[in-house]
Amino acid sequence: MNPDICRERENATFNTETLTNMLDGSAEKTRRRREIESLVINDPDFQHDDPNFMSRSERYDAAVKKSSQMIMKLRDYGISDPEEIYFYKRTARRTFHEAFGLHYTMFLPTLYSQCTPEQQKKWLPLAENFKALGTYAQTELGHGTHIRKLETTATYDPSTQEFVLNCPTVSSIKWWPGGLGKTSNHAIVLAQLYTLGKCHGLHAFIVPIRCMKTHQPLPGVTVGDIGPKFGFEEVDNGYLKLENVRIPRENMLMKYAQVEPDGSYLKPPSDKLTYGTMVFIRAMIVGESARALSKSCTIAIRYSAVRHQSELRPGEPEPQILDYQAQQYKLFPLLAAAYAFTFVGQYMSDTYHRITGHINQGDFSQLPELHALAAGLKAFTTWTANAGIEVCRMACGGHGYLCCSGLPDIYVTFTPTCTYEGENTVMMLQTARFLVKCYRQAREGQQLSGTVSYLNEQQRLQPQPVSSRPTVVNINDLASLVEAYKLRAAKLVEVAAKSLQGELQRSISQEDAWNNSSIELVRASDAHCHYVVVELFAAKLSEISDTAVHSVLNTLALLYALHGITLNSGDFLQLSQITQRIKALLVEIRPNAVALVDSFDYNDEMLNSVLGRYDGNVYESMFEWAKRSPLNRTEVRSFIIFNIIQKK
Ligand SMILES: CCCCCCCCCCCCCC(=O)SCCNC(=O)CCNC(=O)[C@H](O)C(C)(C)COP(=O)(O)OP(=O)(O)OC[C@H]1O[C@@H](n2cnc3c(N)ncnc32)[C@H](O)[C@@H]1OP(=O)(O)O
Ligand SMILES: Cc1cc2nc3c(=O)[nH]c(=O)nc-3n(C[C@H](O)[C@H](O)[C@H](O)COP(=O)(O)OP(=O)(O)OC[C@H]3O[C@@H](n4cnc5c(N)ncnc54)[C@H](O)[C@@H]3O)c2cc1C
Repeated sequence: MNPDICRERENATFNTETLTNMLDGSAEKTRRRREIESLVINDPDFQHDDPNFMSRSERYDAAVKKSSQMIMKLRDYGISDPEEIYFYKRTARRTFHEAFGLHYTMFLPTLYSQCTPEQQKKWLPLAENFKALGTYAQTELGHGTHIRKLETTATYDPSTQEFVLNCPTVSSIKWWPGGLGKTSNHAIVLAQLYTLGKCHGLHAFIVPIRCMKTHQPLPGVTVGDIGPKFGFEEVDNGYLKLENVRIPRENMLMKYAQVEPDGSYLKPPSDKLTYGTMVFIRAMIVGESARALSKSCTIAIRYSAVRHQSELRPGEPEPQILDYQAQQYKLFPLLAAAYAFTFVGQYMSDTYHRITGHINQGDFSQLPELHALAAGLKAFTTWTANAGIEVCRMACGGHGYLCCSGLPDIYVTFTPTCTYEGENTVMMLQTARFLVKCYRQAREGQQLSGTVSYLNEQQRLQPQPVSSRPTVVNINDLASLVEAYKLRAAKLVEVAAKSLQGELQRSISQEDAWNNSSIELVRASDAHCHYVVVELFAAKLSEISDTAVHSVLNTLALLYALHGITLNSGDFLQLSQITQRIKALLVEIRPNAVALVDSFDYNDEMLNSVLGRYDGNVYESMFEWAKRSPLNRTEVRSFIIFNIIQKK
């Protein structure tokens, strides 16, 4: 074990196992998680070479093989709890997505949430036994964001009681769905529904695309892989062109809207229920932001504890780079954000399941807030985590740029979360739409609830414009900082609403007023999400009984809140005092930095990083890894080429 990293662990002021148990929910949950992870770690079938040594086709083949092995093994172990399946898979997947990913994350959830009981009886056994292997085909070449303008059509033919599906233009070709290129034999296709000559907008249909026996594309189906991407090499994101493909009427997902045999249309209680799967994934992505950022911090902080470089005081040995204030200022606010997002991810998942429970009982009243919260927190946390992974990579110097550091793979796998499942700017504007509506309701004296109730508070406190009030904070008191974030959010929502109002008074259209206020609208959503994150971090602390753990997390929460103020100093005051306080907090966190990342409890296999190894023996393992590179399997390859050129 590297002596530096040993010393770091000896210096910690709290028990990492206590914090790990808290993150898992209990000591028993930690035990069970580790037990499941060890099933993968000790399984020779999963001890394979680094995908970075493979071609794209080899990576895809290996991913399909792994997906298949996981299915069989989970069955053999009798593991069926979704959370336990997730622990098993994320250990086997390491940093990468799996070939069957869309089947699990979108195809199955859509069947669960949008099929009638009769349809579930038919499709769930097929899908749960992987006979029907599916994807979620919504995005087209011409449209990803503006889904009301998607062009694929599903036209009802009452004479045969079938829908006829068509992609009428090049721009209507389905493009991007994961698992579409080679893997899936079915797709949930989002198409404009036409019946009795009328268009009823976007609805979901189960479309067979490949023969379940031969896996060949079915008649009228053109399907394939869209080619190499920035990452996601294991996933066959594909294209799909449908030409007069007929499916039975019963293949329209009819839990909310129906088409009768005669073609008459029965509309849903809300036309946004078709969008439900997207809300689910957005809510789950918040937890993925926490995991990607916490893995990156684990790698960068452990490496910074064993890397010695430069000279801090003349004549003294080279210090650990973790002792540089500049290195701490890069990494510790991200460590704080990783903990903050872990708690927000838990809150988002709980809130999603609570509200969808009400929706399943027919109460749709909280759907707008769920949509706004999932959209905003997905954008807020992925933008922060995305930038943070890059900071962690660069904080590791040249070795961070090596694939064996794990950081490039974490980055290229994580970064599309800022785009898919709702492009982040568009998501922030969706949240702003909800905030402006709530602001107006508060002005009219309506009582708000949930995460926007502060808009009432700010109205009651002082009727004069919120934006005129100074933000004075006690920079050592988290509750005071939460209030500052709340006031800032209220201010920026008011600024955005007033910008809209101003634009409208210039007698331009609602749409132009909206577009001309987009900067303020996005900033208002960002401030709202930032307040929600700080508020949830503070709320979590009140649940922690262990004083040592409470103390170290309180320090992180103060750092997160104060660092956020420096990033948005225009909205707050007292900058110089805050900088000094931040420096003091960095010093406070320093002895616990490694223990704090150890508490995330990532085993080396899942971390997949020679820099972030638990034992800190970086250089030895880097050299071993490099020697395994395919290019090193032969000595004279390039020399032969060089000689040929020389002889010409
Ligand atoms: C375990 C999980 C792991 C996680 C990792 C998985 C990796 C997976 C791998 C990768 C997988 C990637 C897979 C993929 O990428 S799948 C494809 C993902 N695509 C998208 O997300 C498309 C994004 N675009 C949209 O959602 C819509 O076009 C938007 C929303 C932009 C506008 O839409 P539209 O033009 O229709 O609406 P409007 O703006 O006129 O507003 C009208 C009203 O509608 C309300 N509204 C709007 N939307 C919703 C909603 N959803 N629920 C409830 N309500 C909603 C809205 O609040 C407003 O209400 P009001 O103000 O009028 O009251
Ligand atoms: C790795 C990956 C996996 C994917 N998997 C799937 C899948 O499985 N199934 C599926 O259906 N799709 C999938 N997608 C597609 C993804 O959902 C879309 O790319 C995403 O919805 C963004 O749409 P777009 O690509 O059309 O971008 P656009 O919407 O064209 O965005 C381009 C720019 O336009 C801006 N913009 C657009 N509209 C507005 C507006 N109203 N106001 C302000 N600015 C705006 C955006 O902010 C952005 O800066 C995947 C994408 C990726 C990268």
